[in-house]
Amino acid sequence: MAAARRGAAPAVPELFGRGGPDRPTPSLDARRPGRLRLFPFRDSDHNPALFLPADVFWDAEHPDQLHCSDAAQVAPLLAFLAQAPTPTDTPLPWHLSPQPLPHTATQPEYAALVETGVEAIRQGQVLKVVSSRAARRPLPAGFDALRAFESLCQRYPQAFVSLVSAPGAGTWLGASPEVLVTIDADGIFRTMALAGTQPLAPGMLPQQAIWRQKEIEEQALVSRYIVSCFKQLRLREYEETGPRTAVAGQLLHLRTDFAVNLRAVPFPTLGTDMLRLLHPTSAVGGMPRQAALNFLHQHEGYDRAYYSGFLGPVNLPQPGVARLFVNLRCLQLRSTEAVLYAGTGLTIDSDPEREWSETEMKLSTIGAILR
Ligand SMILES: C=C(O[C@H]1C=CC=C(C(=O)O)[C@@H]1O)C(=O)O
Repeated sequence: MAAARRGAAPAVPELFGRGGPDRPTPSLDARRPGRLRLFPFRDSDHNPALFLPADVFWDAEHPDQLHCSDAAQVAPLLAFLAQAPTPTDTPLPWHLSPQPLPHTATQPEYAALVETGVEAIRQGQVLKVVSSRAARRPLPAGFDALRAFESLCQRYPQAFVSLVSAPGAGTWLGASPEVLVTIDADGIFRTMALAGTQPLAPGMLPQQAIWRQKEIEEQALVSRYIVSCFKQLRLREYEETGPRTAVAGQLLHLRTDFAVNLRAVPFPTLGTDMLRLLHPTSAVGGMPRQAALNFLHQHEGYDRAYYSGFLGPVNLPQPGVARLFVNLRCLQLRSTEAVLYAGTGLTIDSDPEREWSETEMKLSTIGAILR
């Protein structure tokens, strides 16, 4: 799946709901025009929530159709595309974030963060916390964001591959394995509990994976949080499938899927309600949610920006349809380098060296396109 938006069109902040005097809260509203949503881990002046108008929309499932917010533009655009020269070797320009580069933790610094997290769990401040770090990598000569996007689509056909470039936010490229909230054209709401990681060894079948108690517990906490959200909304009619092993590039995760038929339950705003309860999920923040977020704010030592936020199209290709994914396995493009992001769920049994290796494995999912 792909959500790509490039070019100079300005980002239009559209405040559907408000989290404070001036802060938007995430919301799905079928009456609004089609948008690509880019929501940060923490909404702030540095990393505002963006709603990018879908002024040109193309769906790979209907390759012969092109939608334009201005219908008069469809014919000239199709004519332009028909005559457009084949791609040249000139790299395409992209928007750069005005924010300073984030601090990139060394292995000893990350080990110290993991140890602090484990101690917080031991002391009962949190049950689980997801620590993360950023890493800088040089861009190869002639790097082209659009070609990298295409290469990610081929490499990770199961992932939600995205390329978003917008003034203020910069340019983000990713291949996420994690659904936050989707609602399809048949009114089926879905979300998932994704956690626990191990490498997919050569020749190994995913169904042969054996999971340690640590990963089973880590993922069960995420599942339990989702069930608690349904309970909070007093919704009982959900289907739960799993946990089972899921493949994400060269990695395996444990995944439980949840589905609700919105046409069979009296919960017209379930998508928005769940979005607000879920983000940031316990797969990227921790549990209890607020205590884990406070821990990260105090100890993580860098600004996650749009990493572990969420993104995807809303009300596209039709009103009421939404596909929002957690922004994982992603990088931010700068002029000559990329900033890559990865995190690991900590439990009381976490080992700093293992958690560092896990972030290295996760960084190589997106890092593969820089080689
Ligand atoms: C936080 C990330 O992954 C989450 C999703 C799946 C597995 C995870 C884990 O095993 O820790 C994380 O919770 C990341 O990729 O940066």
